[in-house]
Amino acid sequence: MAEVIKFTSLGYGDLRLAKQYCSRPILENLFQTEGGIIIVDQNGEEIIPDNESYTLIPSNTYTVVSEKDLESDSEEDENHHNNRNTDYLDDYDDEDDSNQYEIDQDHSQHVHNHNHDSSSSSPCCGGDHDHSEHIKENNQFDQVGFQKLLKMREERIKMIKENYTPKHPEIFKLKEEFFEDKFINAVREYKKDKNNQHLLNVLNKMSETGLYSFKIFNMDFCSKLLEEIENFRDSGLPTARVNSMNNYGLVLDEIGFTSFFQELREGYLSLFTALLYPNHYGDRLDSHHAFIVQYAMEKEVDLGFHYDESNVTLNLCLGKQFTGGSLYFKGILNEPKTHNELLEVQHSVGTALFHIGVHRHGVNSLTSGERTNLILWLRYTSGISE
Ligand SMILES: O=C(O)CCC(=O)C(=O)O
Ligand SMILES: [Fe+2]
Repeated sequence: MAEVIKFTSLGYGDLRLAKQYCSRPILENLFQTEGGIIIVDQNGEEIIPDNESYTLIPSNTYTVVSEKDLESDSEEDENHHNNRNTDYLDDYDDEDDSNQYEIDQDHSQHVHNHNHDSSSSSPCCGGDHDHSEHIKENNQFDQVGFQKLLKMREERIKMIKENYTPKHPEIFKLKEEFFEDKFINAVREYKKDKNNQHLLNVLNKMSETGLYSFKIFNMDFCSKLLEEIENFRDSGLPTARVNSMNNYGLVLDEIGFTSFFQELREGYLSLFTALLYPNHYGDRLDSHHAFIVQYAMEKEVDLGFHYDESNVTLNLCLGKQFTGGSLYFKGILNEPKTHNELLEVQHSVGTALFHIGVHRHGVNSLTSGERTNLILWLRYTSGISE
């Protein structure tokens, strides 16, 4: 297994990368640092590369700074102590659409997770919409920052494409044999006679607030996907944070699953979402952000109370074995009369949930084992301008 180094940067998100890839040219490329890169350890000491490669310790976190950022910081400091870079990063965070929105203790308000150190570096979904629509036209710093994040993402994808050897190449293209029989038969019947009842028969309604469970993929597919994720982790190729709250996981769109999820959304999921969530754009979803979240005793054991940056979310438990780690749901964001809801769901392997993005939820502590879930944030973005 690769020895993985964790990098953090001011506003450009975190990155995990195997030691063997930690050379100056690769890091400069992945972080798109203009005018050279500076790596700083936990004590603020600069690490000087020896022959373009750095001596780094896997359990430590290193901060990435660009020469240019430092230069403009000191210029700004001279100019009335106004730190321009940080200002722009604040603005950028507002446009990042890979966020969850954390809800505070009394559950009455939401707070945008706005911490630079933990900001996501995944600018968007890998879906087929125009990413730039999220940018405020008249803010040049947003434009520059967003373009840089997109470039960073492109560089990760390129590096993965060139270096990754999939364990199960056959699962990167969606095939009907991956589905549970009941699911695919219902879809086939629905396509023949357009009778919604076929779709409803697959779903187990869990609340009046739009929570449903159902079986979608068979065990063979779930375990192959899990093995693929582990294989990718072992490769040590770059992984960015999946969103603003989960610390462990990977963006499936970055490792080659974009068309898989696009076909899944367009050909299958949209039939269900149009029926269940017409008031939440379920009938016109046009993009997605597909990622994996992982919990383990020595990593991360829970997830705070939040809502998602999605219209509709699909959450599929892939494994492996665990106790604890149940999901809880507590009402819809802008519907106070639903806030006394408390639904606890013990997710089981192979089961998927559908809920609307604004259905407030969190994950209780894992008590043993490892829990890996596939999360698909489904969105309608066309025609929505900032
Ligand atoms: O781990 C889970 O089941 C939920 C993850 C989640 O809510 C999220 O990533 O937005
Ligand atoms: Fe969530």
